[in-house]
Amino acid sequence: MTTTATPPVLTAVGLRKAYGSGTAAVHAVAGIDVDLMPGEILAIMGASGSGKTTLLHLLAGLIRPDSGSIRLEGVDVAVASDARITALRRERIGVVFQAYNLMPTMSVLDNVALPLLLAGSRRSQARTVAAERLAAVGMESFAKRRPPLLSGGEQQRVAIARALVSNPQVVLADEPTGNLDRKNVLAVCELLRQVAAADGRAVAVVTHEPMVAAYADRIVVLADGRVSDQFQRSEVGSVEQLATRCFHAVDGIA
Ligand SMILES: Nc1ncnc2c1ncn2[C@@H]1O[C@H](COP(=O)(O)OP(=O)(O)OP(=O)(O)O)[C@@H](O)[C@H]1O
Repeated sequence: MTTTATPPVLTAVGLRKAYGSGTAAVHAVAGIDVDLMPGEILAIMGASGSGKTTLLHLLAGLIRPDSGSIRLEGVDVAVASDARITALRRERIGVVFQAYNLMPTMSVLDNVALPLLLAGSRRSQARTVAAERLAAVGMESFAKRRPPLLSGGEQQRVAIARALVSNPQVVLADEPTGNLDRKNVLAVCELLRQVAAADGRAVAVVTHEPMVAAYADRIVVLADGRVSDQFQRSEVGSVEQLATRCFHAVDGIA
């Protein structure tokens, strides 16, 4: 009898990225293997400067690694052409930034539709899909407003709708709850959980907050550009125990 293990959506092996060169080089990511499984939320934790954002940007194809591979749907993002990466980022990868990165002069609806318009969709079609995604994050009644008139939590929900507009297989979020109060943190976490559950999407979220990591299925802890610990959420009980384990992993390396 053969067993067919579910393949990861994304597999990164031997990732390295340094900023600068020679003795001044900062080895932000210094040899990391990580994969993202369908339907899973992976939390990336670690002290400030441990390489979390650099890792996320590598996975998103926003920066290139010095070495290593990142395979997504048969494409090695590490060495693919700029045009191929741009197409992958438009169609298969959704990125959510801490600062939302919404266009202040465009309506909420057009912000969400923008990736589809850039990919060549007709305006009416892009707006129809954008309206569906806004409804999925509970923001349909805000469609005509401009982003500066929304609260931080509302803007982040719009940013998540935009990241989902092209139905990506991978959603990568960098501190998506960084500017939010507790109520909105929980709302964004619930939303990320729905995102992962729908269509077997893989979600990776960089966070400092144990409360956010508690929503993940798996936690990877970075220290000095390497994985210092990784474990399933089910291995720890409370949020406090999770925080203790993450901080011990960091202390163990230091
Ligand atoms: N563009 C850059 N040029 C030079 N050094 C950089 C650059 N970006 C990041 N670094 C350095 O690389 C290391 C890792 O940075 P990174 O932002 O990935 O860490 P982080 O874990 O996300 O930190 P934080 O939690 O504070 O956001 C840090 O020492 C940082 O100073």
